[in-house]
Amino acid sequence: MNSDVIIETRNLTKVYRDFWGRPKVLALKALDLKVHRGEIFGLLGPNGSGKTTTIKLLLGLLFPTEGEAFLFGEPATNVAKNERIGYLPEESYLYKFLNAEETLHFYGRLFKIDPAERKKRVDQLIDMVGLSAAKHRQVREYSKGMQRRIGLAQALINDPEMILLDEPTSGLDPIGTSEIKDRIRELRERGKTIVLSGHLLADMQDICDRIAILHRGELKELGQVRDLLTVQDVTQIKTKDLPPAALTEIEEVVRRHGAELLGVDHPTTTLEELFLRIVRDSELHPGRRRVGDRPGMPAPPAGEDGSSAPTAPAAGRAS
Ligand SMILES: Nc1ncnc2c1ncn2[C@@H]1O[C@H](COP(=O)(O)OP(=O)(O)OP(=O)(O)O)[C@@H](O)[C@H]1O
Repeated sequence: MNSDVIIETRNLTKVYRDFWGRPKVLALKALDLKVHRGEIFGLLGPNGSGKTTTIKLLLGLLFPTEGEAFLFGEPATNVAKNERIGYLPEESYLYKFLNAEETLHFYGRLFKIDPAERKKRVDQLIDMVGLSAAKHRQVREYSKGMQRRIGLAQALINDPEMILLDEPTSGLDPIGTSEIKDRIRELRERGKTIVLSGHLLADMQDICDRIAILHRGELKELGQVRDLLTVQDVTQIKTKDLPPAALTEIEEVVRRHGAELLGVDHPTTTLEELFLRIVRDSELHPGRRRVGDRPGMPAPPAGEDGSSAPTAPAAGRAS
């Protein structure tokens, strides 16, 4: 097998059976998939489409009904290969009475990492997931977002080559989500292979290089995110400060060539970008921004904006 291929599944199929051994649910149907070294690969699909089943088959926690899966060229059923894998389950199973530091040392000991190296990794990981200030608090006191962060750190304690993350951003606010996405990109820069599962589409679109879409256990789409999202038969022309007369001429040219003009408008940012910009700006300059201020508008001089009137609409605010 090509050493660039980290995961390969062939005709991978899972049928869950009932107590009597009768087939109950066809959870995964003949999945053929390859994931390459250094890519961020997204497994997408609605609830019950087979994402977690696929991950469990890759980890060797379940046996396939038919077909096979290989990781690093070894059969998925060989659990020794799991030492090279980091896994963040959908629900993190954390010992509630340990603090962040103790949690990571516990998992580090399971991987038999020597004490000096373990201490170095624990300190680095706590810093990386932004839990330094809370590292001595028991995990039971953590918010959902903090639990997700310690779960990610735990998945990385063995410095894995491949990382499986089941819903890594669930329960995180947009700032936490954006930080976790940055961490995932950094892992890719370090040559790690990352498989994410989830249904938070905006996040998946943002970070995945390629995606697979599952529905009722069947692979329905597979490819580069950019290719899948490109609308091939629509052409966009972006300009800045275009005079109205030029626009009229462009419209004429488009019509002369027999093409249909679908629309002329201004681009919008995403809600995520807007949210992050507002929160970050508010942290840097408390009380400066007023509701309705538009991006790119100069900030009012200090003292005039008055945090006492936070909801005063700016002129021209869209209704
Ligand atoms: N242990 C089990 N026994 C029987 N059926 C199961 C079992 N685990 C999962 N299933 C069924 O298999 C199908 C796929 O489930 P799976 O958990 O893989 O989906 P998923 O895509 O991860 O869903 P979600 O987004 O809700 O986590 C579902 O119909 C589910 O009910």
